[in-house]
Amino acid sequence: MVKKLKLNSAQRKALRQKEEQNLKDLEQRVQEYDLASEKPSQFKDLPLSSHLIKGLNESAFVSLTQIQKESIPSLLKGEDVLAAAKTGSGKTLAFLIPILEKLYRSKWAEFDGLGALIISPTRELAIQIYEVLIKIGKHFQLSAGLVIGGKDYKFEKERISKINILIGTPGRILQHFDQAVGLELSNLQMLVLDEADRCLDMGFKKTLDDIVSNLPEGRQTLLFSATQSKSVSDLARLSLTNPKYIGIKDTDSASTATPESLTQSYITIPLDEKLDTLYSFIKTHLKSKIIVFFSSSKQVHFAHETIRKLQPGVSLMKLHGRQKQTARTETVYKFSKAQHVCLFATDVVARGLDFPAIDWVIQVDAPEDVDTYIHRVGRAARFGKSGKSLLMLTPSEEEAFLKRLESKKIEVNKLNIKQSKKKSIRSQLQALCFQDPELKYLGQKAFISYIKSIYIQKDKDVFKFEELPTEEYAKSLGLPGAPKIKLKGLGKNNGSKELKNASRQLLALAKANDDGEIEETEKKIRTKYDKMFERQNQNVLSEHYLNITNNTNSSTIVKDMNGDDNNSNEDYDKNDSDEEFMSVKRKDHDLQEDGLPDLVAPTSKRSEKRALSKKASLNDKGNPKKLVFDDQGKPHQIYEFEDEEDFRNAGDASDQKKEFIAKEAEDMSNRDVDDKLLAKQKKQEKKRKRQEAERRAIVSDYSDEESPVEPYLSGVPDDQIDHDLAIKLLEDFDRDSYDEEGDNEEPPSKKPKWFQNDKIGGKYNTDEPEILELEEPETLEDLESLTARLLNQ
Ligand SMILES: Nc1ncnc2c1ncn2[C@@H]1O[C@H](COP(=O)(O)OP(=O)(O)OP(=O)(O)O)[C@@H](O)[C@H]1O
Repeated sequence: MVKKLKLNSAQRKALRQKEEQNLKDLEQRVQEYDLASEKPSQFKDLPLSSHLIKGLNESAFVSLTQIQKESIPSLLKGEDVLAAAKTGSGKTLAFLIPILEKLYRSKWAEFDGLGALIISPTRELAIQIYEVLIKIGKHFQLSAGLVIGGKDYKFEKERISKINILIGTPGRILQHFDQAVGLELSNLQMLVLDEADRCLDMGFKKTLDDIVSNLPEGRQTLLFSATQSKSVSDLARLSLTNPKYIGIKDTDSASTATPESLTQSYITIPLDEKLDTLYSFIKTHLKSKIIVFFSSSKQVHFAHETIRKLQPGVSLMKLHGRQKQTARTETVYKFSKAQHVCLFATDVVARGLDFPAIDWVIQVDAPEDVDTYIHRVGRAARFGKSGKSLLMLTPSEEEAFLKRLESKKIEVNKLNIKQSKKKSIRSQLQALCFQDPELKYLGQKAFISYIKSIYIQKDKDVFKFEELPTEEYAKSLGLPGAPKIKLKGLGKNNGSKELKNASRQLLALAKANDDGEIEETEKKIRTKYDKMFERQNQNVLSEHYLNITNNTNSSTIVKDMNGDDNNSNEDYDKNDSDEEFMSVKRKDHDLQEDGLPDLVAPTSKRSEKRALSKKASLNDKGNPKKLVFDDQGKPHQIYEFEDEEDFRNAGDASDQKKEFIAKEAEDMSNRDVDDKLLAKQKKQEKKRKRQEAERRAIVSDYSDEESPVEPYLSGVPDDQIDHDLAIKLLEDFDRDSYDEEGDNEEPPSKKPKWFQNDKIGGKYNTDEPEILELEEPETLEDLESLTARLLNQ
C-alpha cells in the first residue's frame, strides 16, 4: 500500500529503530487507554498509529461518530464486539481502523498470511469496504484483497496467499478456502461480519458455518449491522468470547432505528396504480437523486425498460443481482457520481451501500420486514444529511405493516397523492407491450415474479396472497391479461406449516397443471377428441382457446390497440365478439367446411388408439400407391410399362439397357453434387447460427452464472444460492423451462400454435398421468386424415 523509498542501509536501520520505538509507544498507549474515563472526540485522541492518522486526515476523517467512539477503543484493546448502529452512522471505519491497527502493532507481513477477514453479504458492499480500506490504509505496508463472485477466480487464487486483509462475499471466500493452495488461515487475528444479521441468517448459514470452521478460535470477532439482535445461538456459532454489546437492545422498545434526519412517509395505493404513481413521481422530481426499490429483478427490469421508453426526462438506471458484475459495478459508480438520476433496484443495494446525496428512497414493493425497511430507507439521510423516503403500501398491506413499523418506533406520515399530478401510463404500456412481444414477455415475467414473491413472504398478515387483484395488476403492466402461474413446487418447499396457512385458492393453484389451469379433482381421461368436440367451431377453435380471451380468471383480456384484426398470434380484445374473432381466424385458414366429413366419436379407449395408430389405419386402407403427375396433370404409376411397339422402334434391347444405365449413372452423379452442396450449405448455416448465438450471449447484459432465484429472496445477493428454498425455486423455474430473469433469454417461441394459451407454459403437464394427451392435428391434412381414420373405426 505504501511506496518504498530508496534508502541506504544506515537510513534503513535508523528508520527501523524509529518504527520499533513507535510501535512500543503505541502498544503502551493502547494498554494504558482507560475505556471508562477517556472521552475521545477526534481520531487523534485515540491511541492510533501515525500511518493511520495520516490516512484518515487525507480522507477528511477527523471527528469520531458515535458508533466509532463506542466501539474503536474496545476493539483496539482486543475485545469482541457486537454492534448495532443506524444506517450511515460510520460503522465501516469502526471496524477497519481496529483491523489496520492490530495488524500493524503485530508487525504483520506478507508471509504471515491472512490476518483479517471481512465478510460482506453483497458484492457492492464488499467493493465499497475495500475502497475505504485502500483510502485510509495507504500508508501501511499491508496487502488487501477483494474476492467476490463474478470476478476472475483464477486471478484471485494466484494472489490470495499473499493477502493480509481479505474482503469478500461468503460464497467466494469459502471457494477460496476450499481450493486455494497456500492460503494460511491458522494465524487469522480478526473476523468481521458486516451487516452481521444478514450474514448470519438462513441464506448464508451453511456457508458461514463452513468458513468459520476453518478459522482459529482465538481470533477477535466483530459483528456490525444497523439491525441486529443478541442471538445466543449465533454468538455460539461464531465463538464470541465475552462480547461487548453496543447499541444492541434486548427488547423492541429501543429508540427509533432510523436516522433523525430522514423524513419518512407512505401512501396507500392499489397494486395496479403503483407504476402510474411511480412514473408521476419521477416526472415531478426530475431534479432529484432517487432509489426505487422493487421486490424482484424482473420488476426492476420491466419498470426500467418501459418507463425508459416513455422518456420521463431524467436518467434511469437499474441494478440487481442478475446483472454481470461489470455492469453492476459500473452502475454503482455512475449512480454515485450522478446528480439527478433515478436508480431502479432490488434489495441488493439495500444494505450498506453509501451513495452520496440521495434525496428520495421509494419503495414500490413493500419490504419483506421492518429490518429490510430500515436498510432500504437508510440509503438516504446518511451521516447526518437530510433525506426522504416514500413507501407504497397496498390497502391489504397497510394496517399490518404500519403495526410492524410502530413496534420498532418508526414513524411514517401518511401522504395523499394529488390527483391532478397523477398520470396514467397504462395505455402507453399496453401499446408498448402490444408492439413489442419481448416487452410483453418481460411484463409477464414481472407479473409472475411479483405474485410469487408475495406467495413466499413469511409475514402472511402483511402479504395476503389471496387478496391480490391479479387481473387489475396485469392490466396495469400493459398486459392483455393475467398470465397463468404455476405454484406447485413452492407449496412443497414451504413445508406443511406454509401449506396449512395457504388459502384454498392457493392450494388449488398449487395443483394447477403446467398451463396454470386448475384441473378438476376427479380423475378423468381427456383425449384430443374430447378437446376437439369441445370446440365451438370444430374446425378452428376450442372452448379452451376461447377461455383465453374471455375467462377473467385464467389468461385474458387483450386489446387490439392498433385496430389490426389480422394479428392472429396476438391476443384479442375481451370485447370482441366471438364472430369477429372467428371470422378473422377463418380468413387465415381458408377452410372448406362443407367438404369435410362428419366427425364420429370413438366409443372406447381401444378404438381411440386404433384411430391414431398409423399401422391400423394402413391395414384398413390396403397398400398405398404412389402416383406421379405429368404436365397435363394426369396421374401415373411410378413404373409403367412402355408400349411394346414404341419399345421395338427404339432399337436394340441391350443398347437401350446400356443407354438407360448410363443416363441413370449421370443423373446419380449430378444428384450427388447437388446433395453435397446442400449439405455444405446446411453446415454453414448451422455454424452461422451458432456464432450468432455466441455473439448474442457475449453482448448480453446478463450473466448465465447468476441465480434466477434472487428476486424471491429480498436482499439475498446472488452469490449464495445454497438457500434451500432458493434451490427449490430454481428447480421449479427449470421445470417451467422459463428463464426467470436473465436479459439474455429469448421471448417465447412464435411458432404458430393450435391453442393460443400454449404461449404461456408452452406445454401440457406431463407430470399428471391421469390426463391422457394425444397428438393434436396441426394442419388441415392432419385433421382430414384423423377424421378419415375415425370414420374407418
Ligand atoms: N468519522 C467520520 N467523519 C466523517 N465522515 C464519516 C465518518 N465516519 C463515516 N463517515 C461517512 O459517513 C458515511 C456513512 O458511513 P458508513 O457507510 O460507514 O455507514 P454505515 O453505518 O456502515 O451505514 P450502513 O448501515 O448503511 O451500512 C460515509 O460516507 C462515510 O464516509
